[in-house]
Amino acid sequence: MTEMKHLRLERFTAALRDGKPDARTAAWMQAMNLGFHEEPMPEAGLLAMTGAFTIDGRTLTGVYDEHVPGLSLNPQYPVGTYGSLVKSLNTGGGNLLRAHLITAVTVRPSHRRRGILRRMITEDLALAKANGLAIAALTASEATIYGRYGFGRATAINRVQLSVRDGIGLLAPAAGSVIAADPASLLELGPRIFAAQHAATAGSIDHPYFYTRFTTGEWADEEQVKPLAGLRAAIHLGPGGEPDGYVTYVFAGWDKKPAQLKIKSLVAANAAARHGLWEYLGAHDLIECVTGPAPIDDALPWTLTDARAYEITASHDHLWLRILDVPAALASRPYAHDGTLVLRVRDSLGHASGTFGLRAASGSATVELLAEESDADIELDVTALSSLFLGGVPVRRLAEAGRIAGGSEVLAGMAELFAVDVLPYCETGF
Ligand SMILES: CC(=O)SCCNC(=O)CCNC(=O)[C@H](O)C(C)(C)COP(=O)(O)OP(=O)(O)OC[C@H]1O[C@@H](n2cnc3c(N)ncnc32)[C@H](O)[C@@H]1OP(=O)(O)O
Repeated sequence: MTEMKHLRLERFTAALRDGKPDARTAAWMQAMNLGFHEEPMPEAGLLAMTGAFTIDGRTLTGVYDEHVPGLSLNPQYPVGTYGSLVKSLNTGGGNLLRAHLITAVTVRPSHRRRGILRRMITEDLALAKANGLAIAALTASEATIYGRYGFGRATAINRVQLSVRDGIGLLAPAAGSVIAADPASLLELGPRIFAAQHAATAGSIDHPYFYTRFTTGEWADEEQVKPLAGLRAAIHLGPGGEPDGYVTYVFAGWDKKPAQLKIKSLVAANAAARHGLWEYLGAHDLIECVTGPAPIDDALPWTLTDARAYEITASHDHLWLRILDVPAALASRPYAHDGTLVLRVRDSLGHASGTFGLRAASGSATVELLAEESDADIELDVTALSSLFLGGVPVRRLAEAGRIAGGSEVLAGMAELFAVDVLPYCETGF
């Protein structure tokens, strides 16, 4: 517990008392929902969410103001909320790194811009580093908040609309078949298929528990722990009949023009399963388009007979990363080329500061902290290194943006070292 001016910070885990969420847990959840402009949560929802938080091993941080006037909203509600949990990040080549996920960050409007977020996040990042986590991750509500704490944009995501008036034509017909399914049948199957996608996708973050219920339609989303009416599902079967992909989706309603299906979740262990599921969605009569999330580096438009049927309607940053331990993080990803590099990293919070020698050979790297006065090939801030980490942005782009300093030959060598085949993609929101 930490004392701020009239403010008390508590860090705890969700707990039950007499079969119900205890008062502190329930108040924290209601405050978080308020912060995200959601409706108050009924008791059943609070209970379900407490279970999910316990399964995930979430740490909850609440900031409390005991001096709020009597008329104020329930004084037991924290004025600041913050959650964290540990899940794996695929750093490429199937390598998994434990990542410190940050979520549920809210500060009550009456208390904003007094340093409550700063206090919660700087303490939390220091604890994560002390607990041996090499990287922190979040998805941001606004792009202007987290750079100051060392986070850099690491993956982006598109929202696409596929015109399907005449179905979808594929240049390379997808192997396998698709069956309509009850979303409830995905309770155990869904996580198994997701595990295969997670293992195969650089940039993927393992699903927090709520996805299990989100996939079956029992929970509309993370904050709305109530059933989602009208959810449909389909499962892709590979050539041998094994399930290797699923999609959940809703019909947007007859009032919505053009008539459309909205993908809630599309998870596939391989490209054939993914394309087969899109093809299935496009085979619904009376439907004019299908909308959903898609990777930036998507193979789907390259297999469409009509590539213009695929329209990107929005594109934005998704996963933000923050390296806490440079040697451990950089050694966790694969390297397609051999080479050496000495990097000087600046970090206003100190966690990643230093001069580091990286030696990549035969696909992996060893990284060591060097003496401070060692000559460095390049200099950059931890935000830039965190953006480069998965290969989501080319070295050259960040150099052009004035975010990396180094000679052109060294930068070209660094670009080779950090290059990736396919841009990283994270479909998990948290
Ligand atoms: C991972 C997630 O959960 S993302 C969700 C984030 N939450 C939301 O968007 C909910 C609505 N917003 C909020 O609740 C609050 O505005 C928060 C949590 C974003 C910020 O909380 P505050 O306690 O006001 O932030 P705090 O006072 O600690 O500000 C710290 C710094 O961030 C800056 N900052 C805070 N919020 C913003 C913002 N939305 N945009 C730009 N800068 C911001 C402050 O100006 C300050 O800058 P400085 O240190 O350079 O002076």
